[in-house]
Amino acid sequence: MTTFQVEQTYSNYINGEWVKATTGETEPSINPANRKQVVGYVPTSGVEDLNQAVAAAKAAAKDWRRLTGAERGNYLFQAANVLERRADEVAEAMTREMGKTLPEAKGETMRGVAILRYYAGEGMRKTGDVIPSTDSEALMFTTRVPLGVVGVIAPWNFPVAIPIWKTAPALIYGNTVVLKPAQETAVTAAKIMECFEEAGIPAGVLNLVCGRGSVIGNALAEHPDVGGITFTGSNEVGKRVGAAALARGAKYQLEMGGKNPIIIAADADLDLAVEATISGGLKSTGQKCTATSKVIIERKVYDVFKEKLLSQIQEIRLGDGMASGSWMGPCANEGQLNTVLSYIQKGQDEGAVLLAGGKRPDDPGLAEGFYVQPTVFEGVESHMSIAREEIFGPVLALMPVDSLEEAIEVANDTDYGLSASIYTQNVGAMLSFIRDMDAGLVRINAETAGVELQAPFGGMKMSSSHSREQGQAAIEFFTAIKTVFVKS
Ligand SMILES: NC(=O)C1=CN([C@@H]2O[C@H](COP(=O)(O)OP(=O)(O)OC[C@H]3O[C@@H](n4cnc5c(N)ncnc54)[C@H](OP(=O)(O)O)[C@@H]3O)[C@@H](O)[C@H]2O)C=CC1
Ligand SMILES: O=C(O)CCC(=O)C(=O)O
Repeated sequence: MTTFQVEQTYSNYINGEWVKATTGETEPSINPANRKQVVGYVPTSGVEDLNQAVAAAKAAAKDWRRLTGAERGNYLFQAANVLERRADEVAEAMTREMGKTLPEAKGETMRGVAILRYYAGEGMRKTGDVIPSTDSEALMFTTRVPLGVVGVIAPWNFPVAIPIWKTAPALIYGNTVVLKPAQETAVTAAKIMECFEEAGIPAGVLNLVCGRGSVIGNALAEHPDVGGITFTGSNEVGKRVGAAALARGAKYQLEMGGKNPIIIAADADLDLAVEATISGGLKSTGQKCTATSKVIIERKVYDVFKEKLLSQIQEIRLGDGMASGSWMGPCANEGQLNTVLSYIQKGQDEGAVLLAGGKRPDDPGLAEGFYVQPTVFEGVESHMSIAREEIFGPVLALMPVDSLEEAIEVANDTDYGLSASIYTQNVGAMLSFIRDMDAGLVRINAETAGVELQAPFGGMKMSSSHSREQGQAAIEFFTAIKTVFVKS
């Protein structure tokens, strides 16, 4: 039984206190399933609030980094336990704020719990290597030190998992954190912060500042006391954040968009391939950077695959993510809905053929939400916008090919390189795909989405700044290596 209450007013969390924004302003966070429902009121902070948070994080950094990894890990274990206990409430906040279905939100929240436990354990693992010196009387080894204050700029599509997979490694490796969540999901972010507060995290170690990205996110990226910035979101903003960090010599890490292909080889199990295409492309209303977007099918099985896909897509039930029968919720906000509709229009204008969906649902019960039908195009060519640009919506582009070689060429014909999948039973085809596909995640007989917290995550080409998040890869961003040479 959840205890989530709508229409509460939330504050920033700075130096261990819940404080109102110095601007005195808040704005409503509305429910994308019904624009008339206010989920909560969240602060619209100014740069002064951000400065206070960075100052608190800077002041807390000295004591925090001096704790042992095991001591820092204990705080993360505690936060995991609290989040687990409050999972229903947090998941409900997420569903009401950004629309994904409650089972998906619950799954994501439990993933947050698992991430916290994983990084809590990292506090006990090695942080360096002994390297033989050319001097026989010396000891040479590496150790790792934190960056200091880390700024986390998070998006709305995974409002629990992404802030936690950035914050937890930042903290375990000895950094203090200022989190700027997407304003769209600031209520969910406040819930996460409540869990850390209940876990007893020391004042200033983790701070939350809500407000516009152009104000708070920008000031965080430019702040001289922030040693590292980790960002997930659009390419446009990511590039700006990276440039701001680079200009002042801070470390940065950017995870941005994707244009993820699935290849259906002629020997694929078509039922499983259809299932993966639907799940990878349409779950969370297609709002994942790993979402399937280009569906590249060997011509021999094109018609059969298409019929199976279309018949299953007709069964998808759109609805409020809080309702038990809903399979797909609304887009997270009106801007996102308009983006998706404009890509659907562009697809038609550029000559693709609409096979399913393509508009808002007719059901009057959904009229106040930002819903769009699951949409399928065929006749899609690589030069078209819907084959090149990230849509971040439930839109699939079917592209027939004559061979596996052509399939990989079409799959690679994009500026992005985040995730890619193939359905085949042929080991040779699998190996060619693993070798030739330019993507940070290559998945065989599995959908493009679905990241495992203990494995490195990140993309090639325009999808990321070429660094990796999650798993043990996180240590590379959140620490700096010191090479130590000791001689008596
Ligand atoms: N996981 C991913 O790869 C994601 C990709 N996207 C892509 O981005 C598109 C637009 O989504 P949108 O939410 O606008 O993504 P943004 O890139 O605008 O937002 C991501 C984060 O950056 C913040 N931000 C916005 N402007 C600035 C700035 N000038 N400086 C620093 N931080 C800033 C946002 O704050 P605020 O929300 O308060 O503006 C949010 O916290 C989507 O259609 C999708 O294509 C979006 C989200 C996630
Ligand atoms: O597929 C996933 O589980 C993660 C996707 C993701 O990181 C994103 O959309 O930002």
